[in-house]
Amino acid sequence: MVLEKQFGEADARAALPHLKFDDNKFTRGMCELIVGGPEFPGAGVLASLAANSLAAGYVTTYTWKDAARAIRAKQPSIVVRKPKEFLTRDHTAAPGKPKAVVIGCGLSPDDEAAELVLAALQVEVPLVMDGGALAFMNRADVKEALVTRAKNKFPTVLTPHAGEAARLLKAEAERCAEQESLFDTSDPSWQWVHERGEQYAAADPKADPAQAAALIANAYGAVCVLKGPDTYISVPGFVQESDEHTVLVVTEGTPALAKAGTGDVLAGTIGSFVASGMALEAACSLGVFLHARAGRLAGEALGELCVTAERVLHYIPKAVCSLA
Ligand SMILES: NC(=O)C1=CN([C@@H]2O[C@H](COP(=O)(O)OP(=O)(O)OC[C@H]3O[C@@H](n4cnc5c(N)ncnc54)[C@H](OP(=O)(O)O)[C@@H]3O)[C@@H](O)[C@H]2O)[C@@H](O)CC1
Ligand SMILES: Nc1ncnc2c1ncn2[C@@H]1O[C@H](COP(=O)(O)OP(=O)(O)O)[C@@H](O)[C@H]1O
Repeated sequence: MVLEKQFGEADARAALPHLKFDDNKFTRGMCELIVGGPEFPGAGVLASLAANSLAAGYVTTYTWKDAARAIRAKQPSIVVRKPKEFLTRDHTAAPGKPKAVVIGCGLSPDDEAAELVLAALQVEVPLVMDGGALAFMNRADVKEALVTRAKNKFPTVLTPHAGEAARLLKAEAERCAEQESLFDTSDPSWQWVHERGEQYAAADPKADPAQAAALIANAYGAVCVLKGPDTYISVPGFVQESDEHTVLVVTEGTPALAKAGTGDVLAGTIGSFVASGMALEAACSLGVFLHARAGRLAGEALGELCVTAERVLHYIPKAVCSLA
């Protein structure tokens, strides 16, 4: 049974990290982003600026020409490198110097992105997968890498909207159907895999988002942030109806957020908190809450029809101050 628990203002206030007197940019955490492909540079700019506006002390973006130029012009404090450099650099986190990688905002499903996604999955720091990175989830090598990360306790976050969530569930239902064919129908394993496959095939992210988030989290061994009018955050652990599993829900959102690019701002926001070393569920919930509050504040100030992703970004500091 999936239970829903509200993550509201008091929870966000309690989760908000505070700086230490002797913090430096490295102890605050490094957020590395692989975002902003040639087709969608804007998504990379939005995610990078959001990551640099919050907890992380050091933001490095691996990106292509157009996004690189825009990021350098808008926030020169962000270090910008070429995508290929991600493949050769060391991404290990030293003790007391937390790190996270965000991948996918504005990536197209091509071979170059696939190589970067597979490389990011090998990195032994928390990984946030959004947008274009979620398009690779039906690949066997990507699923295998996710399972290995989960086994080795390297945390992963997936941030699908309802359309992406439906594709993640379908991919898992198809995997179950493949596995099922390896067993005789009289084998108890067949029954177990068959029932799981049916559960994934029947799940509907719009009709029952809490259950969909719980199933995705379990299938991919990752925290699932299922975005929508309300946003649901589930850690892995829910396998069958007899399990009691709690999913957090943030209801602070506003339809003013239904605008291209706001999801990219959210990915950077979450990435910044994850990079600061916060526990994953708290980092995701706090990020979702502040992003929603920023959308709400922007709507109040500017009229909800006029909210853009850029304006959500602009209101993030005010959202943080609203918790003080
Ligand atoms: N300025 C930039 O650079 C921007 C760049 N961006 C970046 O571009 C990349 C591609 O993203 P995108 O926006 O082109 O399409 P994407 O979200 O993959 O949708 C594909 C299909 O999914 C569905 N679907 C979508 N939303 C849904 C929902 N809520 N609920 C249910 N279904 C939903 C819908 O399918 P349908 O329902 O029509 O079958 C839709 O056609 C990605 O990397 C992103 O980061 C964007 O962030 C925008 C700003
Ligand atoms: N009707 C709505 N009410 C509240 N929040 C919404 C609504 N529609 C979208 N959002 C929020 O806006 C963001 C959209 O993200 P996403 O669909 O990934 O857009 P994009 O890929 O264009 O950045 C998510 O955080 C989602 O929760």
